[in-house]
Amino acid sequence: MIKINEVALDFQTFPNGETRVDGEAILQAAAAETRNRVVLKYESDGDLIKLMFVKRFLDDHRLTASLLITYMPYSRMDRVEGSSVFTLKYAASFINTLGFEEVTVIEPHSDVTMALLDRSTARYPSVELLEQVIRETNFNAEEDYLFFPDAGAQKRYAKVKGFKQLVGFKVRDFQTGQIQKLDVVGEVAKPGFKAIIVDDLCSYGGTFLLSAERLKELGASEVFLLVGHCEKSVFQGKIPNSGLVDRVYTTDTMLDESPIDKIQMMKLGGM
Ligand SMILES: O=P(O)(O)OC[C@H]1O[C@@H](O)[C@H](O)[C@@H]1O
Repeated sequence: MIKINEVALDFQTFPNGETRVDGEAILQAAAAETRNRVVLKYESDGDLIKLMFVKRFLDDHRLTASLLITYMPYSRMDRVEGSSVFTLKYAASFINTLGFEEVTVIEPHSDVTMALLDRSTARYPSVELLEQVIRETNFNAEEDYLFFPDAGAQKRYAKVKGFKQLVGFKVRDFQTGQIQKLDVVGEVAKPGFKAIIVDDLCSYGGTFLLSAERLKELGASEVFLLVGHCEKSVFQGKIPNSGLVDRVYTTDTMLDESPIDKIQMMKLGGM
């Protein structure tokens, strides 16, 4: 989905699959503001082509724009791994060619995204929302733990201070996506603690179910999940009906709504 100044653009598709772009709708949405804010809420690769059409059209009308990327597509393909191509590099280079005045990325998977995107800054809802989640779960920083499922997550949230922490050591087969093992590194003082798993993205939720299982084996009484992004596939996974994860806190960077109470979708401002 592409938005300009909060207005979601509607695109039609020609019978052969090409996109019909409505220039008047773009100019109408753009006219309301002096500084245009384009939002890319990635749903499929077609959104990248639509983004290009919109930006080039704005350029032709001498209208400038900033870009907010709610989830950076290909951000997990941030290196060459076996035969899997470093596609983030190409996706970022495509966005750079569009020449937005500034680019804001929500919860990038790694620093590689920010290194590749020109004029970019990141925003981390997992960190912004942590205080609220702590209040809602009656989390006690003296006794309870934050859990980062892997070294990438621990690095991403290194600036979160003042909490007892546990870290997972996860081995995943990059080709199949299967998690081969997840061990918890660190000791707990006593059982009966709460744990908040903090990470960037939940897909089918395998990482978090396994994390919750390990944490409950270590004596966790309740396990909560706070993730910046949640793919729609979470509703097809086991999290909704599993007792291992007690509640999920996430945002609308990928979801439009949550049909189940257990997955609490919080709306991010400025989108
Ligand atoms: O286990 P699922 O939900 O499929 O995938 C989510 C995990 O995979 C990683 O890329 C994310 O950072 C997160 O740790």
